[in-house]
Amino acid sequence: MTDAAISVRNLDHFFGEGEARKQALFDINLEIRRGTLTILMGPSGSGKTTLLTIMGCLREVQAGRIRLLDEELSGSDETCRTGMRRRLGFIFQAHNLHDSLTARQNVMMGLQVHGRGDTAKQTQAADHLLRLLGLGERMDYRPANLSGGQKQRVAIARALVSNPDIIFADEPTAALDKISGMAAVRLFKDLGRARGTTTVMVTHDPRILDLADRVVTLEEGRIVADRAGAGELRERAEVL
Ligand SMILES: Nc1ncnc2c1ncn2[C@@H]1O[C@H](COP(=O)(O)OP(=O)(O)OP(=O)(O)O)[C@@H](O)[C@H]1O
Repeated sequence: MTDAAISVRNLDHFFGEGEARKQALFDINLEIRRGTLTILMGPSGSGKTTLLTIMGCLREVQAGRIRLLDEELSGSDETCRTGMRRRLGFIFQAHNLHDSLTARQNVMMGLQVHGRGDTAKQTQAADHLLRLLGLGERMDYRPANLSGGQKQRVAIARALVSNPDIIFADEPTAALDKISGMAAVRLFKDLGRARGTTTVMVTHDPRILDLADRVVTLEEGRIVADRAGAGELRERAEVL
């Protein structure tokens, strides 16, 4: 097992055909260590979501190579579809909760799709995470009766409940106020430490930079900056 959860080599990506063909990513090289929290930043249209979805097996690798958890993805859609996706968790801006299910049932879905545990264990795991995310009083509410921020936190709990090896999150705190946004990211970070979960997060939220181990900035499809975040710097200082 290597130390890298994600390794991206010479990745290019194109959208469209013929005259409309447009390059969205140019020669991306990136190595992300296990158990770390990496933030992707950059202006709108710089390629953050495209890169996140390719790394998350949601888009095909057209040119270049990606290794995820020591498995080669390039030219291997089958690897993505089967085993690999079960080891990944996703949180998107559009939280995609089931309207007919309560918050608790939505989170339990995150386990049921993997067929993990009996109902009692699933309920326990869902309740635990919902409480950690400040939704202890809302577990039996349906999405229609939750605020945007509360729905987003249910989606976060659903992604975390199956203990994924890697979490890909696209603006997971956009709908949250400062306190709950920071609490959610701290939870990602604590999980990373405790379980070795790797998190890659697209965000425009400057407050979160403080918690990141690493901040990668994209512009016009290229990595223009790649630096240690405040989290990593603090840890290094503690070791010294
Ligand atoms: N499905 C698509 N078809 C055609 N072009 C696309 C598609 N998705 C993205 N693009 C283009 O690829 C480029 C990168 O888009 P992407 O969504 O990855 O940027 P982003 O940095 O995530 O932006 P935002 O912060 O606005 O979400 C943009 O020029 C965008 O217009």
